[in-house]
Amino acid sequence: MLIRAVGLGGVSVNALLQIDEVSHDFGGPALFHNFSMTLPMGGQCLLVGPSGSGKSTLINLICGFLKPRSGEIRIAGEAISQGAEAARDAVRKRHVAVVFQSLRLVSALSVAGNLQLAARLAGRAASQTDIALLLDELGIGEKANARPHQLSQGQAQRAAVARALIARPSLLIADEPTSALDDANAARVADMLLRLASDHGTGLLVATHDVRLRPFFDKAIALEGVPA
Ligand SMILES: Nc1ncnc2c1ncn2[C@@H]1O[C@H](COP(=O)(O)OP(=O)(O)OP(=O)(O)O)[C@@H](O)[C@H]1O
Repeated sequence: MLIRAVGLGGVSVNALLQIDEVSHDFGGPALFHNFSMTLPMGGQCLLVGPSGSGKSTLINLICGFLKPRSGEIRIAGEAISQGAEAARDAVRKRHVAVVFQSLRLVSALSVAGNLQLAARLAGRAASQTDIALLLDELGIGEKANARPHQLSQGQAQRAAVARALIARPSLLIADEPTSALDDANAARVADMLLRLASDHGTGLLVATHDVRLRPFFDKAIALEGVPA
């Protein structure tokens, strides 16, 4: 079926992420003022800016953890910037998975257990075979029964990416995935995220201060933050 790329009342029908004139502050100067961006289904974008420029705040807005002062954010056509917390949580669970810089793997569970829990929380069925295939795809198949503390940093990061992808999100967000890595490993992680997102038909938003990632992305948005 051909999906029309025609706007209905300002909503782009085939946009994965649509941010329209969002303004936000924390009681001081505006961090975002009429900020807009669009990411098409399967699109990939780098969100780059120095510390304090608002990357985490924008992630929190896109995930519906925060409500903007004004403006609208839609994911796959569903508003996540308005409504009750439960409704915003439901939109996030349907569409978004985040790989946090701190990874946030559950230490009491094995790698496979972390994936199983993530799938269940997102309301998706994931069989042992689904989990094994995904871990193999990320090169950590033999670590399925390991606990997070038994993994190297790189393996733990791949486990966190697998945990995000098992929920089959339409949008994968990675927060500072390369900040502590040398050039070769930063390039490897960027390649991995771009390839996996593309293979899984998942949109990708990488938020970072790491300007080394700029050449890997066709589309980048620079955040400058408020002057100190
Ligand atoms: N809950 C909050 N209350 C008040 N101010 C906040 C809050 N969260 C963030 N800020 C402020 O908003 C600005 C942007 O912070 P944010 O964490 O979004 O930046 P960032 O680009 O992600 O930074 P970093 O790369 O250091 O994580 C900062 O000045 C920060 O102090």
